Amino acid sequence: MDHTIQYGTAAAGLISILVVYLALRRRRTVRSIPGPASPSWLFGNMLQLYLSPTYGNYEFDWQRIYGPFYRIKGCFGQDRLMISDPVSLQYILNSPHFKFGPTLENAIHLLYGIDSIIGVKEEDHKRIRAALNIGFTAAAVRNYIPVFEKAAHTIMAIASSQSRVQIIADAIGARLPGWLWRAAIYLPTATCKAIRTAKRLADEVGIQVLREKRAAVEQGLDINTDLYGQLLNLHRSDKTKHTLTEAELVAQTAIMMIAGQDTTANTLAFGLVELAKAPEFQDKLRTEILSTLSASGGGSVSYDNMPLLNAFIKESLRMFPAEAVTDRVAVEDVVIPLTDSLITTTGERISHIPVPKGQNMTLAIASYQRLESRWGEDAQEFKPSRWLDGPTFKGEAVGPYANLLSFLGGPRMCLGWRFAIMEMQVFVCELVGKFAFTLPEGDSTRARLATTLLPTTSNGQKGALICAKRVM
Ligand code: HEM
Repeated sequence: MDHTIQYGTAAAGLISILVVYLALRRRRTVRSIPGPASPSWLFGNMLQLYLSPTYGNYEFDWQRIYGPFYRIKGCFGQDRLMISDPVSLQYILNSPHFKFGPTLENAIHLLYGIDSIIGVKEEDHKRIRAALNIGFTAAAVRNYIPVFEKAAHTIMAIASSQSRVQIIADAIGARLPGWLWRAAIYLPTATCKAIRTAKRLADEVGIQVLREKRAAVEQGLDINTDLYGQLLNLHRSDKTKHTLTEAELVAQTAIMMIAGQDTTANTLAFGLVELAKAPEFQDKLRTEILSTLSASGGGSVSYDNMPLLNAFIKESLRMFPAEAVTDRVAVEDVVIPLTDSLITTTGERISHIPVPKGQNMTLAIASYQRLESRWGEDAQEFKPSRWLDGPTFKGEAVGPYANLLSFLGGPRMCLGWRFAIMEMQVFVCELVGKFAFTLPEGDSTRARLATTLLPTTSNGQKGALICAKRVM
């Protein structure tokens, strides 16, 4: 008996030593992954990553030097992994061992609410996503075309910001418990007030829309041609487990209003700037648009069968992904696979990276989309023709659309990606069909990272300056 206890104690001791050893080894491995020097303990490389004069000034160089998997420093000396390796990204996006990083998670809860699709987790996420999907299938999205066509004369942009204070506040906030964050929303500061107002308005809009839909159904009208009509599914007699309660539907209003606005508008703005720089391609695209529109005779337009239009949209999404980076954290010890092995600073060649629970990582979407090993030596150039000249990328496919990660991938990939593509197709046809675009002299648009990738003018204003001359 005594012996059994002694063996048991010795085994437990050995297991504890092994656990501590493995944990230390994981931390040591992360530290031994090569990466750029950190200019400051306080900010690490975060100012270079988030506040460089043009987005990617440092990041794209780091990728060239260290490859698609490297280490940078976050605020307060923290190690962060920067990942643009397609195999690693694919693994992380599809694995249950990762969740949103703390800053992103807190921001999602504040902006969209814990009951929104992006705020809920696991089974609730699956259920709400399956229900909302009704409004985002290829067939459902086709129904919205008339609405997009009516709205196509406006491009909206909403403001967002990134600053030194914001970066430090995020780093401190990431260490605070969630309940404190949720309580912070009631602080009497201008930002908290703006977020509270935005959320209240979104809920009011949601309730109002539902009221209108109900009234429309009572009058026997078809509500199937807009998003809420599709989602509410009121007119269907066969209500299923995929039907959301009205409260759940109202909770999705903020994300539906915000997620698809600046993302799509900014991608389009960047694309139009590139188009203004390429008059020959612009003319060819206009010819394709005008001939397709005239062939449709005012009926439905087959946007998917327009090679130049779709090459232009894919290239805009590749070069200017609205969410250029996103954060994840490992919820347990995990091993991340790589496409190609790397050599650590201690000279070891490794093909898998063991990372400890709690490890923060940045999924570098924009970097992935400029990886030369994936897209070719001209990966840094805006070149729609790459989508027309045979195979565009090398390696395993990722993402739901064109092997791009602009919409991310895995169970949390963008719900509205088809919606966004359709919206862009309709807007580009409307705009390029009617206007010729050139750039004003002396101005150059720069990409800056705010919450999303944002075009800014040469004097730092948000937006892009483009001259438009009516041609039709
Ligand atoms: C060019 C346009 C768009 C881009 C580049 C884009 C990109 C993204 C990305 C990268 C995510 C994942 C966020 C993360 O996990 O870190 C996401 C999620 C999401 N997007 Fe989009 N998006 C676009 C347009 C839209 C539109 C038009 C809608 C809806 C009308 C929409 C609705 C959503 C929703 C609901 C989620 C959360 C999905 C979930 O958590 O299951 N997006 N989007």
